[in-house]
Amino acid sequence: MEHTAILIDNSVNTNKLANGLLNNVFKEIYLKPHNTLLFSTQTIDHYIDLEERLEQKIINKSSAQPLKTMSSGERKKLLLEYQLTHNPETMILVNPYDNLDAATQRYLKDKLTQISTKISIIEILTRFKDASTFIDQHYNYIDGKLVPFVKGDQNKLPLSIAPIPQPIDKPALPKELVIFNEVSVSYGSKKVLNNICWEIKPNTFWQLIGPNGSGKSTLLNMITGDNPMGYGQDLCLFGAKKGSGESVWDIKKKIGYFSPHMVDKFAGYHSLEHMLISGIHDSVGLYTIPTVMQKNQAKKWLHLLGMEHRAQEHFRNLSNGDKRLIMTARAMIKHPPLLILDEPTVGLDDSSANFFVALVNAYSKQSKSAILYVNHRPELGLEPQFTYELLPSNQGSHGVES
Ligand SMILES: Nc1ncnc2c1ncn2[C@@H]1O[C@H](COP(=O)(O)OP(=O)(O)OP(=O)(O)O)[C@@H](O)[C@H]1O
Repeated sequence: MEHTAILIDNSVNTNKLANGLLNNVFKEIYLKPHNTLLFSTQTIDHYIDLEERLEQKIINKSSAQPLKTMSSGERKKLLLEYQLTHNPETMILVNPYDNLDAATQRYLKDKLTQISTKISIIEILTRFKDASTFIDQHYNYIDGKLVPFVKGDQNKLPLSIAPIPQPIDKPALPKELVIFNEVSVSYGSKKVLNNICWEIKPNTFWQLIGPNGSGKSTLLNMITGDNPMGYGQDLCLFGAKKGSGESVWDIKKKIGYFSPHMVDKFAGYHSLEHMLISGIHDSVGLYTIPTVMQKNQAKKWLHLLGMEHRAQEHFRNLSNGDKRLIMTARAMIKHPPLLILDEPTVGLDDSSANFFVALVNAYSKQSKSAILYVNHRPELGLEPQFTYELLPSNQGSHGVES
């Protein structure tokens, strides 16, 4: 049984690479397409789509809950269990550990080791440390070809980073940002959050952690206004009680938000300069002519990201990793009272993740924004001041501060 890891950078289209493997375009790897299964978020999205369009439950037949509402870890476990019932000869796994908590990562690692005696495994990975120990051959995928793997220095943070550009307008910071007071949430009989008491004060750097399904997204969505569970609860956002007449727009104006999922939502016909300036206006595109000061501001951020020569390039032409950096800078550009980074390094390769961590650390020191960083993967070198951990139980998760 042969097992292969293919290390890729952010620019690689993983669908294309997986299709190439399934069509046997690489002389280094031969597989039988009919006996091969693809384990990836695209596969999960396909099943979500089938369930929504055709009301067809496939991987979650045993559950009453729609796949779409399940947490990322819950979905991945179901997919793996479903695929293993089909006895594949080969499995291609694309970044299998992304979005998984430590326990589920261990479960998956053990499971892969166990099935590797019977199934040939091909791992497509952006992070070197995710490669399974049983892998026989490592490749890099460069310019459409598989080449022998060269190990770089995966753990090296950039030595220095240019100063964080300060905002054009420096509005007074609200005295209070987010206060949860005895907040509990259930979906039907399922208790998710139990008695959450948590305050995020201005100019603090928090990381929010907790196992898959512990309620991190539920908590975040109550802050961003995307979850109606926030109403009727003792939750104060930016000094106003939730449900006291504030609009979602009022709240969103005070929040900068980045999650890798956002990148796909932007068609990307805007230039990088306009993408960044739109972050000052909280708009998707740019509907007014930017001022000289705003253009200057965008230029400084592009310099920080090493993209100053690309100001007029279209967002859609960037690699995935560069798109994420631009979207992050767009969330940071006006130094909002609260910056939310939701599993921001998912899918980034080692060197981009290192740059990202250095950027967030620098921003936390040079900005008055409070940062809420949600992650499963302890990101080497990240320097949050506080951690809020959700610990699940039958009564829902309670929170512990440290
Ligand atoms: N609309 C819904 N109906 C039923 N259950 C739901 C709904 N939305 C979320 N849940 C459940 O609530 C729990 C918490 O989900 P949530 O997405 O907040 O967890 P999470 O900590 O963000 O998970 P992950 O780290 O895997 O993304 C999960 O068990 C999920 O299945």
